[in-house]
Amino acid sequence: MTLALGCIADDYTGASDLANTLTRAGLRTVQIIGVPADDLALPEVDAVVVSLKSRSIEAGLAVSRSRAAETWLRGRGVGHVLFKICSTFDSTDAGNIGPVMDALRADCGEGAVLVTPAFPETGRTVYQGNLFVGAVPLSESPLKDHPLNPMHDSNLVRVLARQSSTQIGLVDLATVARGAEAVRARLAELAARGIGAAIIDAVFDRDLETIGLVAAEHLLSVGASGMGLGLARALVSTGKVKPAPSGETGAAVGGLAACLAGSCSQATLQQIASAERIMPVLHLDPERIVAGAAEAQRALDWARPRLAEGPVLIASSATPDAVAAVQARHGRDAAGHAIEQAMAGIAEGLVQAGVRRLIVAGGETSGAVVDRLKIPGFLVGVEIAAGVPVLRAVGASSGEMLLALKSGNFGGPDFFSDALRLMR
Ligand SMILES: Nc1ncnc2c1ncn2[C@@H]1O[C@H](COP(=O)(O)OP(=O)(O)OP(=O)(O)O)[C@@H](O)[C@H]1O
Ligand SMILES: O=C(O)[C@@H](O)C(=O)CO
Repeated sequence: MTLALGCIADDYTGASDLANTLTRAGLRTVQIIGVPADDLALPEVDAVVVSLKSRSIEAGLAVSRSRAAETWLRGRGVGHVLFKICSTFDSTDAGNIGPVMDALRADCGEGAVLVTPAFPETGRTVYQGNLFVGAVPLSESPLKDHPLNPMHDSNLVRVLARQSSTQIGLVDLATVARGAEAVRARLAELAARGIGAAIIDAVFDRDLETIGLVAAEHLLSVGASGMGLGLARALVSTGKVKPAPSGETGAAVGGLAACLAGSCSQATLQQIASAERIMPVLHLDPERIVAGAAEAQRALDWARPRLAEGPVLIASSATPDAVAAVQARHGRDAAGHAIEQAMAGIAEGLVQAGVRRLIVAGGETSGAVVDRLKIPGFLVGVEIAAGVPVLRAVGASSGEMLLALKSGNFGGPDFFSDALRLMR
């Protein structure tokens, strides 16, 4: 089997977002958790998304894990590797987008790498190198208050230049609008000047299709699901992949259902408020989580007797001011890690109590949960909201399970009930 596309995602929700996009574009796709073993038997697929938890870890570790994933993918005959980053370019001046891109570029010998987080379906567009989230520049969007990587600069040429050892260029929208040949020429010109990567503007899906055609001729690209869309459509339109019907529809799983929220995004806070109308919601006390295991135990004691009546939601999510106060007392990373691990412990307890349908909000939170449940991979099912599919766990010790891993900013106000309706 020849894999048409290999992807390395820097978090698990981002990976399922990408796997969803590729599936909808007609690529048979599997999402794998962590760098797979050499002898992993793959089903017949066109694309593999290797999910790492490398967005917020130390840059050197992110580089070594991404390199290991790239080696595995190239060893399976993959020609093009997409490094999947967040559509809001989540990163700090220390990385990890720049360092990982530099390392993968050095490994494959790419000239100039095309980079875009544009994903118009979810309101992420890039113009003159500036990222917009809906109608506002990134630095004015809720991402300015992100608990782990507050985004204060919308100009991605500058943002990436601070993280990368290569110079960063721009391929502007006017060039993209002139078509693939114009993009090829601009990229060749940048590469000839020794520029190792370029932010490329994209506002509409048709821009991503143009970008995908050019990117697919190269060895490496960096982007969010929009780049995946462009690559997938290019692979189909050039006949390299025969499109398959989208969305695995397996048998119903049944079992108890629960939701966990560790994302503090505005979208998730609104979704939790809406869920309060239809299910019991427990708000965790972050101070007590950092203090020890009793808060996670309290959550499980609260949930167990309620589960038979219907789904429950357990949330650590808080407003930016409350998050800032916790971080000031305990440190950003220590607070985040303690809360993620508490959520993972709660997920484990819920599965022991019979939960087989689990919805998790937040990328880091999802990473901690999926690792704790030791789920090796997922088949992609129907789409709940843009960027969020139903996932069927494969090879999990708990047996059949459905999950939804929601990126913090994704989904409409009724996301939790929308998900439960589709997770049978
Ligand atoms: N009340 C809280 N106070 C401080 N930190 C919190 C609180 N609740 C959650 N956190 C931490 O905030 C971080 C949220 O990151 P996470 O990736 O889960 O969500 P997100 O960034 O909104 O989602 P995504 O990465 O998908 O966009 C986690 O490290 C989590 O543990
Ligand atoms: O690209 C996005 O916005 C998401 O897939 C994601 O990575 C958020 O964590």
